[in-house]
Amino acid sequence: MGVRVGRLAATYEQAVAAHRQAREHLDRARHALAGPDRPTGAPGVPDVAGRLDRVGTALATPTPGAVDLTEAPVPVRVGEAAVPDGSFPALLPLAGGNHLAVDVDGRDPRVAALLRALVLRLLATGRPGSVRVVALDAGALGATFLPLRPLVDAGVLAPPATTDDEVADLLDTAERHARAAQDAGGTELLLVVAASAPSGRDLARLAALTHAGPSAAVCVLLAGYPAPDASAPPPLGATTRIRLDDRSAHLGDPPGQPFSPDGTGLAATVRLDGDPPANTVRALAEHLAAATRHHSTLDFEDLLPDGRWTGSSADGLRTVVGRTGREPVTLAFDDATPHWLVGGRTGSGKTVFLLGLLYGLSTRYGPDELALYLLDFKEGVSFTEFVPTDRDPSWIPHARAVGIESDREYGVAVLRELRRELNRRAGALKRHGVTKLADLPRDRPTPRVVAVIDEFHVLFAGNDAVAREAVALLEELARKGRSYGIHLVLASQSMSGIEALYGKIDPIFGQFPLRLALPGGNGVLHQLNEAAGTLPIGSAVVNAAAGLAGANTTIRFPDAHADPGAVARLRHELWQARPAGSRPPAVFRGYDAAHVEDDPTFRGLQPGGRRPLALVGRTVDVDLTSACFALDTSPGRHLAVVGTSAVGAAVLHAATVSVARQHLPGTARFLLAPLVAAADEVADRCADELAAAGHLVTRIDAAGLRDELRTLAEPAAATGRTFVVVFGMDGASGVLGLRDDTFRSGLDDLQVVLRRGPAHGVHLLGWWRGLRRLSEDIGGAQHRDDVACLVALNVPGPELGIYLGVPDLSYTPRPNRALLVDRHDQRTRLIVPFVRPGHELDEER
Ligand SMILES: Nc1ncnc2c1ncn2[C@@H]1O[C@H](COP(=O)(O)OP(=O)(O)OP(=O)(O)O)[C@@H](O)[C@H]1O
Repeated sequence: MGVRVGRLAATYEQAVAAHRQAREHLDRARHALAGPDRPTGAPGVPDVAGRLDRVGTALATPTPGAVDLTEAPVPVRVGEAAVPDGSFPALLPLAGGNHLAVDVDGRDPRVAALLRALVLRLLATGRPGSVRVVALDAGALGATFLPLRPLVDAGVLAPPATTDDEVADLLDTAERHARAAQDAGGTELLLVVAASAPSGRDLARLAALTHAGPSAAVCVLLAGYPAPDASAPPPLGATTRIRLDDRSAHLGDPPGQPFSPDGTGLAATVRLDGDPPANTVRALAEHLAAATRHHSTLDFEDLLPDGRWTGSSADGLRTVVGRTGREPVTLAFDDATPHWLVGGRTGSGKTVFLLGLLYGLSTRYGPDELALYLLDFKEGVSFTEFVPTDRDPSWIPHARAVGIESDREYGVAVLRELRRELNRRAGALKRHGVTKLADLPRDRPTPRVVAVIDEFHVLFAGNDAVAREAVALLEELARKGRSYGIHLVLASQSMSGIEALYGKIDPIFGQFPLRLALPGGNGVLHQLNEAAGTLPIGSAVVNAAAGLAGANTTIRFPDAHADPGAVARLRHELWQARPAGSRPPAVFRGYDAAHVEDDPTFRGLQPGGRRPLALVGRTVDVDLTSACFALDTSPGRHLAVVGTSAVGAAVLHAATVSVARQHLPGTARFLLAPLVAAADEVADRCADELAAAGHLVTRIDAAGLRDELRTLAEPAAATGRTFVVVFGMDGASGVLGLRDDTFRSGLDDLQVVLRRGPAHGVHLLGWWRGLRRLSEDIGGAQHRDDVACLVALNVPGPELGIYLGVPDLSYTPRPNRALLVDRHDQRTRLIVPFVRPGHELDEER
C-alpha cells in the first residue's frame, strides 16, 4: 500500500511538472512570436494571443487570417495534452522553416485526421492566397485527402500525387518553389503534406526540403517517418517529431524551443485532434476560393494610374509593370536604369508584357513628355494596335514610328533617326548652355523617347554592312541615350544570335542594368542565375543588377490580351485626348505592297518641272519616302530595272506614268516597246493610261526600236522630251546586235543615246531580265555609269555587287523588295517597289 501511494504521488508530481512545463512552453511561444520587448496588442505588433487562439480554434471560425507564414513559425494546435489536473492545447511550431514528422503513416485514421486538420489550420492562419498545398499519398491512393475535396475544387490543394512519376513531379515543383523563393524572396508558403513517406531518392529529396531554411518558404508534414524497416532514414532538419502508440501521441521537442531539457519531449500524452467537420472544410474552401481569386487576379487596369497624363518626365519615366505578392512593382527609365533588356522564349508573354508597359507609360505621361518608337521584327501583330487601321482609325498619340514585321534596313533607319534626335538634343543643350533636358525652354517640348525593339537579335543576323551599322548605332544610343532622354528596350527570345555583336556585348549591354526575364529568358540574366527557367506564363524576374543572382524579384503581370475591349477603350480615350494637330505615327508594315497611285509624291506631281522624276517605289525608311530618280540632262540619266520578277514591268509602268504626269500633253513623246510576253498586259495598260492623259504614244517592236535608236543617236533629231520605254530589253538584243551596211549595230546607237540622249531630253526606261544582258548592252561594266539609275529586283546580291563594283554589297533579294542604286549621287536604298493593284507577293517567288 505504502509503495502504491508513493508511486501515485510520484506520478502526480510528474504530471504537474509536465503541465507546468507545457504552460511555460506556451508562454515562450507567445513571447517569441511577439518579440521580447514588444507588448502584444501594440500598434504594428501582431496580436499573438489572438493569433494563437485563432490557430487553436480555426476549426470553429474558419476565417482566413493575415499571418505571413514564411517569416516566422506559428504555433499550431495538434491536439489536447492531458495532465492530471486538466488539459491544455498542445501547440507545435510550423512553417517559417519548421516542419513536422509523425512516425505512423496516414493509413492510421488518427494521422490522416491530424494531417487534414493541420492543412486546414495553416490555410486558415495564412493570408488568403499565400498558402498552396501539395500532397503525396501513394499509401492510400489519395484517399487520405478525400475529405478536403472542396479545397481541391477551390484551387488551394493540388490533387494528391499517388504514382512515382507524380511524386517526382511534385518534388520538382517543390524544389523549384524553394529555389525561386530563396532567389526572389517569395511570400507564398508551399505546404508539402506526405501521408506516407516516399521511398529512396524521393524521401531524400523531401528530407532535403526540411533543411532548406525559412527562406525556401516550404513546410513539410511527413507521416510514416521513419518507416519501421528503414535502417538509415535521411535526417530531417527543423522538424518536430510525433510518436504514436496505441492510445496516444507523444510530442518530441520542437527545434529551438524544446519542451524538455533532456530531449524527451513534452511530458504529457496528447490526444490528437480529430477531423475538421465537413461544413468547416466547405466554408473555408469557399472563403479561400473567393479570396484566392480576388488575390490572384491581376487586371490590365492594375497597371494604369487613376488620372491621365499627370506625370512629368523631368527625372525619368516610371510605370507599374506588375505585382510581387500584392505589392505593385514600379520600374523606371532614369539615370539608374536607362535601358532595359527583356528576354523570354517564344510564347512567354513578351508581347503582352510590352503592351502593358507601353499602355502604363502612355497613360501616365502625355505626348509632350513621352514619344514612342516601336519596332518589331517578327511576323505577328505586336504593335498593330498602336496604329490606325481600316477597322479602327485610332492610334496612340505618343507613337512616332511603328514598324511591324520590319526589315533590318528599316530597323537601321529608325536607329539613324534616333541618333539624329540625339544629336539634335545635344546641340540644343549646348546652344542653351544647360546640361539637363529639363532645363531646356519649354516652348518646344523635348519628350523622353522610349524605343522598343522586339526580336532585336534579327538586326544582327548576318555579318554584313547592315548588322555592322546596327551595332554601331545601338552602341552609341545605349552609351549616350541616358543623357539625352533616349531609352531603349531590347526584347528577344534568344540571346544566342547576338554573339555576332563582334565583341560589343559588354559595351552595349553594360548600359542595360535592368533585366527582365520572362519564362525561358535566362539569357538576359547572369549565367549562374537560372531564376527564369521555371517561371509560369504571366510572370517575370526583374533584376536591376544586370542579371546577377541575388538581385531577383519575381513579378506577375496581367494579360492585356484577356480583355481586348478594355484596351481598345483606353486607346480611344488616349486618341480622343490627343493634342490638336497630332499626326498619326509613321507606319511601316513589312507585308504591305506599294502602289504608285497611292504615293503622295506621285499625287503631287504636276507638269512643268525641270527634271522629271521617275518614281519606282517607297524607300524602306521611317517615313517611307518616295523612291525616285531625277532624270536630268547628265549623261547616263536612264533607268534600268533588272530581274526576272514580273514586278519589273510594274516598276517600269510606275516610272513611266510618273514622268508622264510631269508633262502637258504634246510636250513629251513616249515610245513604248513591249518586247516580252510577261509585260504585255502592263505595257498595254501603260499605253492606254498615257493615251488617256493625252500623250503621244507610239508602240514599237524590236525593229522599230532599232530604227528609233538610230534616229535618236543623231543629236539634232530629238525635239522635246522623248522617253523610250522598253519592256524586256533582252527581247531586242538579237536585233540590236545586228550591224547594218555601215557596220553600225543597234547597240552602238543605244550606247550613244545613253551617253548623249539626256542632254537632248532623251531618256531610256528599260526592264532587263538579266544583269549580264544589261552589262553587254551598255558596252561592259566599265560603262555602268551610262545607266546610272538602277532598280535591282531578284538579282543575287554577289552578282549585283560585282556589276556595281561594290564587293560587300548587302542585298538579299526577297519578295516585295528591291535595291535602288543611283550611281551619280551614290545612293543605295532598300525599297518596296511599286506593283500593280491585285499583285500577289507570292507571284514573285
Ligand atoms: N499575364 C498573363 N497571364 C496569362 N496569360 C498570358 C499572360 N501573358 C501572356 N499570356 C498568354 O501567353 C500567350 C503568349 O503571349 P505573347 O504573345 O505575349 O508571347 P510572346 O512571348 O510575345 O510570343 P511570341 O514571341 O511567340 O509572339 C498569349 O496567349 C497570352 O494571352
